[in-house]
Amino acid sequence: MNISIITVGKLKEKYLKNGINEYIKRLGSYAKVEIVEVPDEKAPEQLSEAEMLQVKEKEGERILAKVSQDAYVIALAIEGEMWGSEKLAKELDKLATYGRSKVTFIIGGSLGLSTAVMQRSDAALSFSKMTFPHQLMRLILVEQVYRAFRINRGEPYHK
Ligand SMILES: C[S@@+](CC[C@H](N)C(=O)[O-])C[C@H]1O[C@@H](n2cnc3c(N)ncnc32)[C@H](O)[C@@H]1O
Repeated sequence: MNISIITVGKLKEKYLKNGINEYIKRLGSYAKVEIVEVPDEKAPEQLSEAEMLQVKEKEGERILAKVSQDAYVIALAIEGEMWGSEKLAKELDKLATYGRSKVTFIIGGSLGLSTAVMQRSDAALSFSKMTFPHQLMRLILVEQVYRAFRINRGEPYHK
């Protein structure tokens, strides 16, 4: 399976980089994983609603330019559907069974994802009602994808 994770902005924190690289290395036995970073738009504190919409739309265009036509797209969104780890594992297994070998996860920028990105997505996945920083979200996501593959292979993984 080819997994792309499209994210907005550059990852700066070294501790997150190290954690993400570790999980990508571990995932190497199960899937090809790439992280695609698109540039973020400047979003100062005092933006109007219209300006915020513009930021999300611009970032959304950059994200959509990186999405393959045949990819199954899972957008990460606080208001999405809450899945357990087993459900994520089952969904990835189902996609592999039906020959959908390209799976793209999308993580939004500081203001979230545009309507166009949500419309292109096949599923919207929430990790809880809490808001996580988008850079930390990358680490949480790669760990859960790794866990999903371990579950699907029936391999031991601490609960
Ligand atoms: C800082 S959050 C954006 C917050 C923004 N106010 C919103 O409502 O989307 C940045 C990105 O991280 C991801 N994210 C943060 N918390 C999440 C959660 N609990 N579940 C799923 N995705 C989350 C989403 O992709 C989001 O667009």
